[in-house]
Amino acid sequence: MSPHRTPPRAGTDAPAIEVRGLTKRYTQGGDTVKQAVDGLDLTVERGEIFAVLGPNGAGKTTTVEILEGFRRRDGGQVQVLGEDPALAGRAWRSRIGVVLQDSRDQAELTVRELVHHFATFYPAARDPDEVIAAVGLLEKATTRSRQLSGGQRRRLDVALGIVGDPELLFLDEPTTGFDPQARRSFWDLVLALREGGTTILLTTHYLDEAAHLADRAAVVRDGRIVALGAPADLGGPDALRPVVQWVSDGVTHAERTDHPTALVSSLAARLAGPDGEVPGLRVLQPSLEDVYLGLIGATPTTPSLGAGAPDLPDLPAPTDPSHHAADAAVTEEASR
Ligand SMILES: Nc1ncnc2c1ncn2[C@@H]1O[C@H](COP(=O)(O)OP(=O)(O)OP(=O)(O)O)[C@@H](O)[C@H]1O
Repeated sequence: MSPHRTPPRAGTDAPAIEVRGLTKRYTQGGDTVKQAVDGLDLTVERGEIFAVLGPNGAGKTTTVEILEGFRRRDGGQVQVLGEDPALAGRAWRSRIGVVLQDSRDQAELTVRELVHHFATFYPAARDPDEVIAAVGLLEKATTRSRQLSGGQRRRLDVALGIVGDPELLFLDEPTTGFDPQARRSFWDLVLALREGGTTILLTTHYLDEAAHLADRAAVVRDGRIVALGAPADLGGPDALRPVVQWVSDGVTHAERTDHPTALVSSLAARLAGPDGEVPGLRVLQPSLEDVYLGLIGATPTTPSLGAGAPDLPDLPAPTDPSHHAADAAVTEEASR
């Protein structure tokens, strides 16, 4: 896709999204059944791709739906493109694009009919046929939406999300169910949108997706951000350093080091048995996936490290759950 909008100059614009102390709880019969968002702070700069990572039920979709204006919050401040989504009107809505997790409406309309129809909702829409080409659906332009494959349907969702030429695009788990080739070309599309000046907030379960696309990523767990930064920096500067693990006197030891060869040599000199081996010796290279799994509490922060790994520094603790500014609890469904 050719560049469409002049990318904003860094530092000259207010952030696209600013969230402070966001809270949201789901209630039933007056009782809180789930504190879905629990004091979340977030800033997304204009022109960046920002990824929100986290396990099922972490609060990603709830947060994004609040930012999109589809769901009410209980507490906190939210500004999206300079307005509060809970109060913003049609003009604001025409400046954002939304690709929801799942959409199956208008099944009888063709791709071309749908994209042209959606274009009429916006004051300065893109050329619908250019958009269809950009998402790789030219050959399916006359196919009814219900006859598309899952990946093609997702591309149509993206076409509908971008035809209004949004300043800010929300992509909720956009590549779930894609084959590897479809994912790659979708990534190219997202990067092209960013080149054209669109700010993009995406939620994803895929760390490789965040690593490939995102300028910055936040890991959400239990409704709070537990790590924030460039994808490669998540977990702090030490997280990706190699770990040497060994067993001595029946106790497992582990040490992060920038010089694993030197450490292994010194262990060999001190601890090697008659067979020349250091008991339990392993040199582990944590992957981004390991770091992420550690942050969401799914596995130890270093691969294959069990309870006997006392020497490793902890990863950042979850942020202080100090924000509970909820006023009135509501039970609701997203009002789309
Ligand atoms: N309408 C609702 N009523 C009650 N609880 C809800 C409702 N919607 C979501 N929840 C709960 O709130 C929590 C956060 O859900 P949310 O959908 O925001 O998580 P998520 O991070 O997007 O998860 P996933 O990755 O599975 O999409 C979950 O425990 C979920 O069960």
